[in-house]
Amino acid sequence: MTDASLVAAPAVSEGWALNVVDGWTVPGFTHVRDLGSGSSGRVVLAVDDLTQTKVAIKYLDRRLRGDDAFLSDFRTTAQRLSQLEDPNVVDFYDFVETPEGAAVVMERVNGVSMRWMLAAQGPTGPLAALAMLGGILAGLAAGHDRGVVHGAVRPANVIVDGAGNGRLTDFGLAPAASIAQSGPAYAAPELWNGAPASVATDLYAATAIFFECLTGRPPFSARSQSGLAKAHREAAIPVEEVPGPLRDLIARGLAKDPAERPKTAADMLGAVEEAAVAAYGLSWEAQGRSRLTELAAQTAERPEPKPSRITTPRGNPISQPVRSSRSRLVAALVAGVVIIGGVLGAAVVHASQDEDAPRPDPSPAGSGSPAPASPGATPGATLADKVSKATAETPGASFSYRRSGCCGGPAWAQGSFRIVQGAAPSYSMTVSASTKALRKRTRAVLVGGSAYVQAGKRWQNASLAGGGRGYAALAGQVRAGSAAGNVAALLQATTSLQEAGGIYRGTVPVSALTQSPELTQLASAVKAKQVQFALRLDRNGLPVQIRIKVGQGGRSQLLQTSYSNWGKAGSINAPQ
Ligand SMILES: Nc1ncnc2c1ncn2[C@@H]1O[C@H](COP(=O)(O)OP(=O)(O)OP(=O)(O)O)[C@@H](O)[C@H]1O
Repeated sequence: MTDASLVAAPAVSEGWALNVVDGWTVPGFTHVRDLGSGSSGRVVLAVDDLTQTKVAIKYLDRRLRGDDAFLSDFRTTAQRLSQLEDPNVVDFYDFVETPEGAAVVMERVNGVSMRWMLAAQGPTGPLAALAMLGGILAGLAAGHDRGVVHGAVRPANVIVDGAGNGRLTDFGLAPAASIAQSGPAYAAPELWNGAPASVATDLYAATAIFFECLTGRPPFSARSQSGLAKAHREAAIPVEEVPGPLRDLIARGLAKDPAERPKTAADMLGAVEEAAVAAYGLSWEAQGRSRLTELAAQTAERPEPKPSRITTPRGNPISQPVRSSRSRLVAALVAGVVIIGGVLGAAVVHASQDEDAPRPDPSPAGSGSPAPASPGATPGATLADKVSKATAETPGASFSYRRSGCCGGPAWAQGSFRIVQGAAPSYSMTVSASTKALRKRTRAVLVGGSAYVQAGKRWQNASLAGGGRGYAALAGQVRAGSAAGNVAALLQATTSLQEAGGIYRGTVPVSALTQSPELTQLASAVKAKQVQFALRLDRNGLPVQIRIKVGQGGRSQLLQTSYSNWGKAGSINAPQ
């Protein structure tokens, strides 16, 4: 995510018009303003009440919510996306499903969509087009590696941030039945023949966007959907419209036969790099990104085009998710009502942004309900027991971890761990941090008090006594921050616990955190007196996701861990 503020907030009255989304909002977040809507739902800028982090929440429309096949696929996709960490993919935080609604909570990217940029600026020039394609391919490669096909690669789903980085959003959000229709200008021939989305259709769509960046319009056009389908299937690829050195990339990416396209996004990225260096020299990417940065800044000053029309490349409408006059009237009425709500909401945001303001004690009268507790026990005791029992009976899990905030900067890790009764869990992970010395992703294995860190083809052994140094210390911190034992410890010690929409939120005084020395240590480093957490458990009591906030304001750290594949972790031994 970039710090560069590209897009200014609109007037408050506009912003609050979305405070009601089909009557349901994701619990634990305060809406700030509407970001827009598209074919899969509407997107709202919101603030996480616990961490004060800005997020984008996409409320899925009724069509998707009512599509059982889509929902079942997307649950698996969501699990995989929550483990995916890549600079070219918008971070996926959570998929929230309740009987009232479904929503995706994701990183809020301050930027402009490629659709907006192309509408406002026209062709980007070859260097920016190459940088854009490189970013899309890198993001696709990360998703494909995790077994997730995007399925809706189109300019509206690429957000360019203030650093000129193209970020893919809406991975896996296209229902299988309408993939070709929802992005017709970018849909590969086989999609029109009813084939499912695949790596090859994603690469075709990425190439079609590349073509549009170079020429100002997608490769094929027609007056009707069937005409467009025919063009994708049969029309000659208009390679002569792009600069000579880039023609081969276009020809291969838009090949009618998927078998003739590059096999993987990584292969295609290699071909892009080769063509770009040969044509424009080694600095092509830096130059391309700097041009994208300029274009994004200029675009942000122009009005965003209306999202509702899906058109053929030369501007002929072929399908349009029409808003009826009745729905417009309802929207106007809703807007009228929520502007009043907005004043109250604004007060909530204001209070929650005041870091020193005491946080209201969650009470049963609030929107959530208190978690069950036995008399005399802490509010989370019953759940803590359930989590302890579930994790003790399960050998381990895969995990993805991110630390952000003050004091040491961001760090990332993913891998698997095995629970060892009565001892620290053993971990195998890929780990990196934002500091110069630890930026490179490295493999680390933790067994007992030792860390093994891969250096080239060899493993180096380091003791964790006293915290260790370098990657070994970082891996030790990851183990401490992501330990499943922390989940039960936090629940056990919580003084207030509320559940809403399947998410438990609690506050724990640091003095009560005796079972979690790592968190106590972290809290004392940032001089925190309490720790806050938000937790999602599966129905067996196994953690799915936890966010732990230690400290307040500028001196706070946020530890986020997602867990999956409980019970599948193999043994983790010290490398030879
Ligand atoms: N994570 C995000 N951060 C910031 N803005 C976002 C984010 N996700 C979406 N948006 C913005 O919200 C608006 C609506 O997005 P949405 O994805 O619903 O529609 P779309 O991408 O225009 O169309 P479609 O859903 O048909 O692809 C767009 O302006 C988009 O750029």
